[in-house]
Amino acid sequence: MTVNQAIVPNSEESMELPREQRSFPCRTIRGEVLTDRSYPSQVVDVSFGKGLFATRDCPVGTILEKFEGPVVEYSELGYDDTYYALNFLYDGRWKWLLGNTPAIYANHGCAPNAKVNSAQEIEVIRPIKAGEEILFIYNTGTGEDKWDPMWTFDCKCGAKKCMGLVDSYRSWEPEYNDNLTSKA
Ligand SMILES: C[S@@+](CC[C@H](N)C(=O)[O-])C[C@H]1O[C@@H](n2cnc3c(N)ncnc32)[C@H](O)[C@@H]1O
Repeated sequence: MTVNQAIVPNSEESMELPREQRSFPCRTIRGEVLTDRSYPSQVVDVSFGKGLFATRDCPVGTILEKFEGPVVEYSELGYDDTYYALNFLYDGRWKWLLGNTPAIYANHGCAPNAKVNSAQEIEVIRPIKAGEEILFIYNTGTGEDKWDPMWTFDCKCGAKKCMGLVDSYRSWEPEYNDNLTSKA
């Protein structure tokens, strides 16, 4: 998962390999996700796995969850890790956070109601009602950012102008702000 941020892997070549050919040890920590949280959100099953949902009405600026866990280099990621890892700038260098909190279950939406801020928190960007799914956009970035093919998926967010296949970084479009999803 990526968040408005570029990827600077240690080994660009490794990104071209199909996932089954990657030799990195898998360090995924799924299954050990912390549940003792005080954030106004909860994990709920959706049609494509799990998602994160608001437990109360939340005004703009509310912190809904936070990515926490070991911070590693790209070269230390197993293929399974990449699915859930968050890349972010850490002391001026690109690092990967192997989340062990419910934040990892937040799905992508083409009409996001949240973003990941510089503290790796999921923050509300438009008012959210209790029971609404929390969605942030995975793939805003510049043409210089490198998209890992392992992140590609067919979006099922239900937005009026859903981008469909999420397979590359795209620049932020103003329509994302008023492109409300059918989920509520
Ligand atoms: C970090 S996981 C999010 C949690 C995931 N739903 C789960 O159950 O583990 C990211 C993956 O979730 C799926 N996903 C996230 N947003 C999606 C969307 N809008 N439509 C379809 N699949 C989505 C994709 O497979 C994506 O690679």
